[in-house]
Amino acid sequence: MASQTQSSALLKAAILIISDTAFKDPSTDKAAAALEQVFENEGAGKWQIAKDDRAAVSDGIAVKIVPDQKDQITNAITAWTDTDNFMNLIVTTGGTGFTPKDNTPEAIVPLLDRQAPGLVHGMLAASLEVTPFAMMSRPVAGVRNSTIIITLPGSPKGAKENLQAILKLLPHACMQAAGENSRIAHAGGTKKLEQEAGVASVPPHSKTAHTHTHNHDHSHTHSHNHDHSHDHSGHQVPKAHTTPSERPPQSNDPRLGASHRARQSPYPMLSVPDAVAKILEVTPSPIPETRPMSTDLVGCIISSDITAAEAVPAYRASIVDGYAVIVPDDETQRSKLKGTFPVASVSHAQAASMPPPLQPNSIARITTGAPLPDGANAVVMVEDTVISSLTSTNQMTTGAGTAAEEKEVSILTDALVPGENIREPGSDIALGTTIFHAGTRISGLGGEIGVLAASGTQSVPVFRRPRVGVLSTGDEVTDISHPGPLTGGMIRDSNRPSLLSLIRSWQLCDEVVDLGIARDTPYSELESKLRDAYRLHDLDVIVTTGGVSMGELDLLKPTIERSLGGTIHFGRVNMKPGKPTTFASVPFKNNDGAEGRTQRLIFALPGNPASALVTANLFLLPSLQKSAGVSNPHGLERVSVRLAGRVRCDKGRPEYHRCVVGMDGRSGLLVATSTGMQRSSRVGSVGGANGLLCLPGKEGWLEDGEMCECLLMGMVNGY
Ligand SMILES: Nc1nc2c(c(=O)[nH]1)N[C@H]1C(S)=C(S)[C@@H](COP(=O)(O)OP(=O)(O)OC[C@H]3O[C@@H](n4cnc5c(N)ncnc54)[C@H](O)[C@@H]3O)O[C@H]1N2
Ligand code: MOO
Ligand SMILES: [Mg+2]
Repeated sequence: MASQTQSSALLKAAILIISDTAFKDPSTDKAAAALEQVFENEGAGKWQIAKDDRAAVSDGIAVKIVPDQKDQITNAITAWTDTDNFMNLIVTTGGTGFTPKDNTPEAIVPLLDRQAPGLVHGMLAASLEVTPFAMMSRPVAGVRNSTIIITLPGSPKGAKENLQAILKLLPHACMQAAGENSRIAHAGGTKKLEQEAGVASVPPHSKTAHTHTHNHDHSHTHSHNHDHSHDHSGHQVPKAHTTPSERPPQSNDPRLGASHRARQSPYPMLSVPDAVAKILEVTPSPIPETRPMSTDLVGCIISSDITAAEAVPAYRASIVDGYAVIVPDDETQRSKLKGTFPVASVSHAQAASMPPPLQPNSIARITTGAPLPDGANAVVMVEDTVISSLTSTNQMTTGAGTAAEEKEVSILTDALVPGENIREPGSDIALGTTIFHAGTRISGLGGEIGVLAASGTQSVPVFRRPRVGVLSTGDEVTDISHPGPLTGGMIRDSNRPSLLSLIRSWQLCDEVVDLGIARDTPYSELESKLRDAYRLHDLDVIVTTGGVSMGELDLLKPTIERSLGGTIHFGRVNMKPGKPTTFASVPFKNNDGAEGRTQRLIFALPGNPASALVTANLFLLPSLQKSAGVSNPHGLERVSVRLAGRVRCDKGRPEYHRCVVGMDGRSGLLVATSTGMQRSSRVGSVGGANGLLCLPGKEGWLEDGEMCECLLMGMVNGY
């Protein structure tokens, strides 16, 4: 559980000086001192100030200088925001102008969870009173995790004036941003500061807080219209597409105690087919795009018919190694082919140019695939010839010594017809013919890539593949790289590597991103990890494991509903394993730059390893198939298998029983063997499994030798 470890009821501020000059020579910086003075004189009693140790992060105002470089700005900011010991406020100076190296806003904006245009407006309005040059600054402001970030201009005077303009409101804003994590808010320090700012205390993150903030803005600084526009375009916070009154969050409010938590899941229990239908309904339709031809296209679905850009072969080509000859058209003259002919030229397959035309009564040596000389109409195989004489002038040196070339060759056969051993242009692939229909999958077996390459296809119409991230959740969940031994309740994070590899094996995604582990901190870490995942990796789908059942640290549902403004489409499925599987969506906003993309999806899978893997196969797969353009997104292949050994059904829920499917050589039937004990937590029940027996939810057994429906997760054993 992250906690703010502040020792006093003062807020912590950091100053980031962004300047190549100051970075080289810190003595040139005057902005830090000017800002410190503002905090000291006008914010006394509210901000921690440490003059002695300017670099101290734990106490007082921390000051850091970085050059005008995005990555360095990002690193400095996140070191202050992505930590339990976070800053309440970060002000930056510099890099907000129009010169090419001014890139502070560009570095900061992607880091912000929520923008604060009101603060920007306040600063600009105040500066414009002083100088029209205020228009030359491009400030941004907002919240990352629990920290307010504000960009000030580089000039000490400008920076100072801007900070002064908004300083009074910042303590209140900072406390709202710190929310649950702020020790101050709990300690009652809130009241005093809020009274000074003229507002009343409200719980953070709640809908009431939201409304309240707006009331406050109305009465103090902003016009109604201005506020209104914030609601629709300024905020980057995704909102539910149902209004709270239409559909209030069903999930628990994690800030409330056990007595406020539901003791029965409020989510209706869907059947597996109904859950899949809902997923396919919400999953966005595939988006066609054109991509350069490359092996990166493996797994893509072709979005419109493709015709051959070039004929294959492009020229008349020999099918064998031998000699290009002129076979008389007149059958009665064919015997003339048997005889001795001068070798006029050589045509190699490697040749980039055409060989010279073949004159009557001569032959030309030719290799497999090489262009046929004009005039020739067949190729005789080298096996059907002997050398009659060698040339003395055409000698070449080989590693084995001096070898002579043939001057004359005798053809031993006359059983040859015009066109023999020749491939006509376009006889493999004719120019302009349809080589692939829309809906064809470019497999990793190489065939489709081969045809596209051979026919000179430069760009390929395919469906855009979704970008997916995988996030584990849970305080106990420990990365596989932890050297061990494990202590306390630690558990190895097996779900993340297992899901990453499963999803990659489907080849339905352009990117499968490892999002790491989010701790069970109410809202903030899970929320910020999810937001970062969307923003930094431009994801369409996030897959999480853990935290979806009834425990007090099962935070996925409340975070999705209450913090991300998402819609939970279902929160329970009648199946074993996988009952608490949760499926939600968060709409894309206009300013997300996601042309044609409508919904971001969240598959919140149960934490038990068998549950996670089974539900990914049952629910995530059809969704990814639909987004990637598979015309019939039906999930795993369904086959009929014979049971080798009896299996017990679950009397309550239909079960997806992990099994190994092989081929019985004698009967040709598929045969399934159970992987043993099926407890959802037993990772061994998925080891080696390539099938899921679909067992009905009923008392009793399916007997040895009975036929049963089975979903194939991979290839049948034996391959
Ligand atoms: N009162 C109830 N309790 C539970 C119910 C219920 O209906 N009422 N449902 C049970 C079922 S069914 C399942 S499945 C689990 C689902 O649990 P959660 O999704 O909430 O997952 P956690 O509580 O976070 O963890 C469960 C289990 O899985 C382990 N885990 C979590 N993440 C990983 C990982 N990345 N790698 C490996 N193992 C992981 C975790 O340590 C726990 O042991 O809830 C039942 N409870
Ligand atoms: O439904 Mo849970 O996945 O059985 O253990
Ligand atoms: Mg749980």
